Amino acid sequence: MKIDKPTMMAASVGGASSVFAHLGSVIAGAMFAWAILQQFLPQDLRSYVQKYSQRFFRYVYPYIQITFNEYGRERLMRSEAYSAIENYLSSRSSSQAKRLKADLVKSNQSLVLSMDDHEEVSDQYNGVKIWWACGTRGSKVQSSSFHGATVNESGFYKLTFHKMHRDLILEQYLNHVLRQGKEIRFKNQQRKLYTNNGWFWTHVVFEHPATFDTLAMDPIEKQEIIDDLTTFSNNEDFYKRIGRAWKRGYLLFGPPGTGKSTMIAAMANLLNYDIYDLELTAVRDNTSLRRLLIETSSKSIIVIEDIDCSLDLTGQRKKKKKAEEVKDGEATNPEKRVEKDPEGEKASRVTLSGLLNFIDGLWSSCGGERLLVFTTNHIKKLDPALIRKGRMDKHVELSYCRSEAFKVLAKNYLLIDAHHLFDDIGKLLNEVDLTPADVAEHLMPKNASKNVDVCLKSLVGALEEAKEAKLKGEENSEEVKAETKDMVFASSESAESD
Ligand SMILES: Nc1ncnc2c1ncn2[C@@H]1O[C@H](COP(=O)(O)OP(=O)(O)OP(=O)(O)O)[C@@H](O)[C@H]1O
Ligand SMILES: [Mg+2]
Repeated sequence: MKIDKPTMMAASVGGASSVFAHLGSVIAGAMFAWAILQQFLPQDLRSYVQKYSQRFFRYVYPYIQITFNEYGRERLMRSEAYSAIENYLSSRSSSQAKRLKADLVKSNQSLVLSMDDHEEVSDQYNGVKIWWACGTRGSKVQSSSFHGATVNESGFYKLTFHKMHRDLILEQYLNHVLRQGKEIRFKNQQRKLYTNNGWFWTHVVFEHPATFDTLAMDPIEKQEIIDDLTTFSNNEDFYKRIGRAWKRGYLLFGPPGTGKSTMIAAMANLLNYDIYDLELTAVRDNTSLRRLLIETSSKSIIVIEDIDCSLDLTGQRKKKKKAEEVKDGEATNPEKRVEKDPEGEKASRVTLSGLLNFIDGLWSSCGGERLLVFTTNHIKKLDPALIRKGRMDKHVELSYCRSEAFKVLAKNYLLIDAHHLFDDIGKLLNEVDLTPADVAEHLMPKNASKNVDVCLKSLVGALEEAKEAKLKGEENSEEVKAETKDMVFASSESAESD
């Protein structure tokens, strides 16, 4: 009989009485000795003895063991449970095990450690102690081929716990391990940025460095968004309970260069989500749109940038005539037709109703844990149905750079928290509208030298210029107003005299 090392750990079962613990260690010791003794028995006798001794120990041994194999019988795919356990144990392995295995993840950028064969680590769950051991079956078969050795090994993890905790382990702990393991694996994976080429997705590795720390905006509003996002991603049960699909819509609006796209990257980096950047004009019709939706994975952000330009979604309901001219087998309401692209045949026949269905139709609930983000420079151009709460739950305005946002940029770009020019810059920023993109441009290193004074003075100069232009503009418009007033007054006077 083969006895694994972890059975020796039975001596200190968490929550078990000391009598149990002592008994456990005695039995474990006896099993170990018995296993060695069996090696000296003849083969026939050994298997006979093994069978009955196993039955005997099963009655007296107070621990339960569960084995998780790396591969199933067909050895086709690596078991998901095995990978999840490997990830779950990685942090415990690096702190407890003496022999470790290392593997590269995230496109060879970071190292993940797992315990080596015959190592063992312990874990605690609700005050109960659990042991994990690791091993391999099979062997490396040496071959003379070009590929060297053929690996015929399969790993396994063995979980040991006291039988008095059976329900807790089987009903809660294992789910906890699998969920956490998948979460860790997800974090270790490289993020992907997808784009649609017609009706299918292609992707590249997503490596945008933006985070909420580097995003310049009002700190209170920023924190509110971070809280909203983390609450969303941690509340699967809440969405289930209230009967809502686990998704949330964000509408980011504001002038160009205020950080809408940057915020999407920060969202993806905060939540470790993939991004699906949907080019709506490349989608042929509503059916293709639905297909694209089905093919997105959970834990992702589906983005439609510049939604007001993607399709003519404004006033579609009024454009009856145009709508009737175009045939669309999909649209139930022809009044909701949208623009044809100039190439005629390749026209996008996605309708507003198709898009509304995409956002919150029955198909939109498949997969779960998805954010839908629209960006626009012109919120007023959008159909109210498209952005009503429930579809776009949170409307976030990204606006011009004010003093608080400037401090974030100064910290990121120049690594400074204070400077004697900060007050002047703060005042000027509150008087004129400069986008964070414009401000950031002045803070870029000049001539390869990162001179703080040079950068800030150049910003002050730009702000003063903008202020002057603004004042001039106001003066001009006052003059125009006065002239118009005079003209109106003169014409009313002449009308009276007539
Ligand atoms: N709020 C911000 N915080 C930090 N950097 C910003 C911010 N806004 C803009 N930037 C900088 O300006 C550049 C342009 O920003 P971004 O592309 O996010 O603007 P946008 O709002 O998406 O513009 P558009 O409406 O034209 O798409 C970015 O590279 C970023 O570095
Ligand atoms: Mg943008």
